[in-house]
Amino acid sequence: MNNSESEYRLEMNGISKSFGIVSVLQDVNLKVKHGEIHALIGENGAGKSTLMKILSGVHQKDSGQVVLNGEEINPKNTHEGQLLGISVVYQELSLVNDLSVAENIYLHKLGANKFWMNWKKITKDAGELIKSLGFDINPAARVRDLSIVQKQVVEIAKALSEDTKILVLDEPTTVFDPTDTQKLFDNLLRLKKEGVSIIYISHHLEEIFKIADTVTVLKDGVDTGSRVVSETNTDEVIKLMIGRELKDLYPPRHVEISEKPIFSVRNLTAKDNLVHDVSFSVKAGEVLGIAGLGGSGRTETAKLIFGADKKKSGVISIAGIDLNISCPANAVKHAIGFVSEDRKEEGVFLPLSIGRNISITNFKPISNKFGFIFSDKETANVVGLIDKLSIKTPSGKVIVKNLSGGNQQKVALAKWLSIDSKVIIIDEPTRGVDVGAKVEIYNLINEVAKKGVGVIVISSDMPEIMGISDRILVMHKGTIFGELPKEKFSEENILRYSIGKHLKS
Ligand SMILES: Nc1ncnc2c1ncn2[C@@H]1O[C@H](COP(=O)(O)OP(=O)(O)OP(=O)(O)O)[C@@H](O)[C@H]1O
Repeated sequence: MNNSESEYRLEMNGISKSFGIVSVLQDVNLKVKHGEIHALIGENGAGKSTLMKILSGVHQKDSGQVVLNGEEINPKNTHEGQLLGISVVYQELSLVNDLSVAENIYLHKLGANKFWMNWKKITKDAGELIKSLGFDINPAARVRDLSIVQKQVVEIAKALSEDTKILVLDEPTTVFDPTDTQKLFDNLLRLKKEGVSIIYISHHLEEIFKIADTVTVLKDGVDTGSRVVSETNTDEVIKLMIGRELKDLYPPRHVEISEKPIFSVRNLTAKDNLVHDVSFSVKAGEVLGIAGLGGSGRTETAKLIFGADKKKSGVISIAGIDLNISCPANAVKHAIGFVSEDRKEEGVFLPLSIGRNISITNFKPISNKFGFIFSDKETANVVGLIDKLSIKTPSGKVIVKNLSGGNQQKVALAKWLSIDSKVIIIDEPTRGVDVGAKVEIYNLINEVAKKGVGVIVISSDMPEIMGISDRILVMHKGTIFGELPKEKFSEENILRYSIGKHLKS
C-alpha cells in the first residue's frame, strides 16, 4: 500500500513544539481516518490546541511530519490550512463583533485577488447554511448583538463554508444546552457520513463516548495512547489523562447552612422585560444552582443583579438590607462577586499578567494609599491562588493570553475568589476545565461556602449542577419556573421545568 492509499487521511508523526524554553509538545503522534470522529482529550495545558494550531497553520512545528492524504504538508498560515481543507472552530471565538453574521462567515473568501463580493447573495447563503445546521439566526444581524450560543453556531457555520476535509472542533458544546448539543451531534454524524474527518476536543467524557470512534489522549505534551472508543471506558481514559484514578468528581459537602438568607432578590425585572418577576434567596453557606435552557434568562438575571444590565424594578438585599445597585463597581462595593460565562469578553484581561488579573478586583491589600501597586505583594498574593487552583504556569507574571483556555478560566475564577464577597455568582464555573481541575474548583466552591458566602452557580452541565448544589432553581422564559430540593434532583425534573412543564406526580 503506498502512502496515498493509507487508511489514514491525516497522520501527525513525532510532532514537537516549544515556545521559548517551554516545551509544549514532545514527539506527539495522531492518526485520523477518513470519515471518523476522533476525540482529542487531555488536561488543561496538555497541548491539544497547540497541536491543532500546528495542523491548521497558526503555529509551525519544530520537528515531526504532517501528512494529509498521503502528502506532506506545512501550512504557513491559516489561509494555507483552509486551502488544504482544514477548518478549525476554536475555543476562543474569533468573530469580528462589528460585522454581520454573513460577513463573518464569508470574510475569508475576500482573498488577495478578490475585492468585491455579492453581499446580498452571501447573506442569503449564510442564512441557508445556518438553517441547514438546524439553527435560526438572522444572517444580517451584527455579531455583537448575538448571544454566546449564537456566536458559537456562526463559528461552526464559518468552518463549514469551505470545502472541509478535516474539521477540528475545540470544545464546541461548552455554551450549548442539551438540545443544541444534540443538534451539533446530528450535524457531525452527517458530516462523518459524507467522509469528513472530525477531530473533536472536549472535556466532557460522556460526549466522547457518545459520538467518537477513536480517542487520543495527551498528557503534559506527550501522547499517552489512542483507543477505539467502543473498546475502552471512562476509568481507563481518565487514568491516561491524569495518570491516576479519580475517586470523587463531586466532593462531599460538609458545610453548615444558615437559617436566614444572606442574599435575596424580589420581583427583579429587566428594563427590556426579558427577565421578569425573579424572586429567590440564598443562605450563607448554601450553593444554589440555577439551571435552564439557553435563552431562559439565567445569565441575564446574574447581570441584572451585578448591575451590568439595567433593571426596571425589583429589590436586591444583602443580610436583610435593601441595596441600590446601579453598576458593577457598586455591586463589588456591596461584596457581590460575579464570574462571567464570557471569559474573553468579560472574564479576564488577556494582555495583562495572571497576577494583575487576580488582584484587579481588589487592589487595596497590595497598594499604598496613593494607589501604587507593590508588585512583590501582588505576586505573593496570587501565588497561593495559582497553587490552589493548579493554574499551569511557570509564574504569576505570565500574560493570560498565553495560557491554555482552561487555565484562563481558572484565572477568571481566582480573580473573584481573592476578594471577600458575601455572595458570589459563578456563570458556568468549569467551562473548558479538565476533569481533575473540576474537582479542585468544586472543592474551592465548598471552601468559599464554608466561609459563609452564598454561592450561586449557573450551569448547563446537568451532572455538575446536581453534583454541587444544595437546591436548584430552574428558569424558563425569563423567570423562575420551578425549584428542586436535593431529593428531587434528576435530569428529567430539570428538563421538565426547563421547558415549562410541571413534574410528574
Ligand atoms: N503562544 C504561546 N506562548 C507561550 N506559551 C504558550 C503559547 N501557546 C500555548 N502556550 C502554552 O502551551 C501549553 C499548552 O497549551 P494548549 O492551549 O495547547 O493546551 P490545551 O491542551 O489546549 O489546554 P485547554 O484544555 O486548557 O484548552 C500551555 O502551558 C500554554 O500556556
